[in-house]
Amino acid sequence: EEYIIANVRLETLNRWCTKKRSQLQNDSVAGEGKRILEKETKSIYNNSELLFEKISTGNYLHPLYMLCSHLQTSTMSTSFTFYAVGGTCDTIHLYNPELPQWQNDPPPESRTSILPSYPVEEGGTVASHVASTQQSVTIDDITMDERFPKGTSTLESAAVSVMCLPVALPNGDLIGVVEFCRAWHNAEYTFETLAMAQTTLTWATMAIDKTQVSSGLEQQNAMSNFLLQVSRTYLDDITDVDNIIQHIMRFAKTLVSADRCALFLHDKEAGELYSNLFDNGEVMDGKSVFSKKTELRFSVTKGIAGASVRTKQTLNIPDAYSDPRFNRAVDKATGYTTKSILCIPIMSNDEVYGVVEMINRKDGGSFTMNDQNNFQMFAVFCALALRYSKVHTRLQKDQCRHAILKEKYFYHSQYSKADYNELIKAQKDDETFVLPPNFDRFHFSLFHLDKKLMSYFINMVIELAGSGSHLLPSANVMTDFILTVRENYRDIQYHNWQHAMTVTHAMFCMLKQNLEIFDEVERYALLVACVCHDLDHRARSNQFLQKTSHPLALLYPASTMEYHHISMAKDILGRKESKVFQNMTNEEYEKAMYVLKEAILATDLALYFGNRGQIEELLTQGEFDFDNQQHRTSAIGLMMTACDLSSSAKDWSVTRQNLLDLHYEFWEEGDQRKKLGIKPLLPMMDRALEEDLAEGQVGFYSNVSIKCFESLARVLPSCEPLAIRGKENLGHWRKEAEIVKEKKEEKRKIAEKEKQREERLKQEGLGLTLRGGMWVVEESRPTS
Ligand SMILES: Nc1nc2c(ncn2[C@@H]2O[C@@H]3COP(=O)(O)O[C@H]3[C@H]2O)c(=O)[nH]1
Repeated sequence: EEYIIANVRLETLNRWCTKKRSQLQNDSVAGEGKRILEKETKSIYNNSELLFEKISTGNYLHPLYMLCSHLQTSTMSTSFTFYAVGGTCDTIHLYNPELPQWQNDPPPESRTSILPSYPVEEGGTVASHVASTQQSVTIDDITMDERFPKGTSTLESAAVSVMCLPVALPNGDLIGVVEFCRAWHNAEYTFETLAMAQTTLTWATMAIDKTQVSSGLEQQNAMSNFLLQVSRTYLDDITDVDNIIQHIMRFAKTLVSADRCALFLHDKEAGELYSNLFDNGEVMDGKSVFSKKTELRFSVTKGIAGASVRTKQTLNIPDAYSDPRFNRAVDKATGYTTKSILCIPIMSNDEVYGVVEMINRKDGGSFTMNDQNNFQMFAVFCALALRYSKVHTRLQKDQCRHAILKEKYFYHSQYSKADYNELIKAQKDDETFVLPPNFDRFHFSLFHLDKKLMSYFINMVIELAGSGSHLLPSANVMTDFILTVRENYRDIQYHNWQHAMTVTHAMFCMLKQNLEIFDEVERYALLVACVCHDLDHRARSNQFLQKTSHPLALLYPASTMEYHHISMAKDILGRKESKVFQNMTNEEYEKAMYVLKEAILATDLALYFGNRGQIEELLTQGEFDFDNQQHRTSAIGLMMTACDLSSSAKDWSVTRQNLLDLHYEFWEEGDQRKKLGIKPLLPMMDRALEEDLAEGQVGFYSNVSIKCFESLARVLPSCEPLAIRGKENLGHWRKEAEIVKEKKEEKRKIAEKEKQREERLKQEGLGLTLRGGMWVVEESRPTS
């Protein structure tokens, strides 16, 4: 005492006394606090069920708020403020579920003052500083503390001592900040008080975390089941996309505890967003009902939705009214007040279809990271559904367009009534209807028979199917069919109606002599296949169509024209007026269509080489068997190629004329290839090489036609005449080629002579003469 009185200054002693008194007071505050805490704990226990239920639905802010309210009492604070962390963690905002404004939607203007948000930063307000550093602070006198020039930023003007703590989950994620204040006449916060508050909050956040993990698992489970159900029920039948999206949105809404939701679609051309599904809060049978408010349209430059479309980013907005991007017009139009927004762009292939917005988390807080992650998964499903719907709508429209075009097409390719009557009459008039003599010989020429060929077709069918066959349709149907087929051949030089009938005739000859091998259905189907095999040919090769990316080639990348012929044939056979297979049983029909398809496809010469190779191998090994379906189909393929090439086995004049017609088409394609720069320009397509035509034919006959005929004769010996006649014509081509060669040689010699003569004249012009095989100076002329 003596020492103190002698050595310590009065001011120091006064300071010590103040400190001592303050400590004593604090101790009693802490003791009182403990007693209150016990009471408060009981009250927490009583509310625990409700609190855990809230936590498990993701709403942990409310229980935390209540806990802080208890802590306010136990820490002898005059007030407290709770801040929730914004979804993107760069803002904190006031959270107070007890304010009357929180229960009833306040007018938008007043909301900013109720729910201000602050950027998370150091050196700003105390709370934003704590959010930024995640360290708690105690401040003896906030009015004097230079570290926090913006103070507490709450409405508590009497605050002097402040204790501010971060509220974080065990993984370190900050979820809130709490600020306790004591008025000027109270003592400062001690370390013990801070420790008690901190420990309580730590235990609380641990409990929240654990509860959330287990409820998260349940949620995941529910979500997986839901997604499975959506995929099963809806994606299988994608006709009602609105229903799928509504279903998805309803689930997502519950998942993130949103009060409302909306889907805005992106009108790329107009640069606008329009509401597709809008949630007015209407509920029917316990389910949210969404309406289509397409009149709600705004520019993509506006609103959180617009920002999300432009940036292709998810936006989690804790307080819409304090975000300058927020478009207040929608609230004005609907009378609803938006607080928090979770907005996700719906994208596929980097294209933004629109955005889904979840509006107002039901607890009044902002959407959490967990909500965001869950919601994002739904965005993928929405995108899938929208994409499917787009494709589906386009497909449906295209199908309608196709049906209309087909109808239009058949209307315009309608044959004349006179032709129809004439053909019907011909069928009754036996004389003109009868097949001419030698008709069943391969070399029979169909040149210049045109309309008569239709009668012949019907006659061939009757003859091969048998006149009383149950397969045959009425005369009307048969007449309509063959007239429609003829109308669907273009007026081109080679691949025309005449060619189709030449091929059909060759098939008739083959079948007539092999009635025991092919049954009624096959015979009928093969004649139909032949007459349809080049329907709507455009005088261009498959290669040309493929190289010019013709739509047909995009539709059928391989065997382009053949698939088109098949499709045309199916269209004609599908019309009720020309259903010539209508009397078949299902089994017979299936078989006829199979034969038809395989037969037409086999006329692609590119497939012939492989097919012939296979048959030759089977024949050589003695394994070829007509009872084997695969061998049978191959044989039919070979028959089709032989029929297609059968004009090489006609009388020479007919064969030659046919070939000129074919080359007329080849040269036209060659001209176009030259114009478009399509390579290679095949020699047979080059008009300039017309002279080499016969030589080309020698090659084609030797390597293709005759080999085909010979192989076929091994399978069906009655087809031998094709090979014989083909060889005869090969002889003619050889002769022509020989003549051309001789002419060429003659021409070459003449040209050589001409060249020499020109040379001579040139030298003579210089005053030189050829003497004894040497050029010498002509004596009579001056040498200069
Ligand atoms: N060079 C040549 N090609 C032929 C001859 N006969 C048919 N072709 C080709 O063989 C193809 C068979 O299928 P296409 O009728 O579509 O087109 C035919 C022609 O390209 C012929 O005598 N000479």
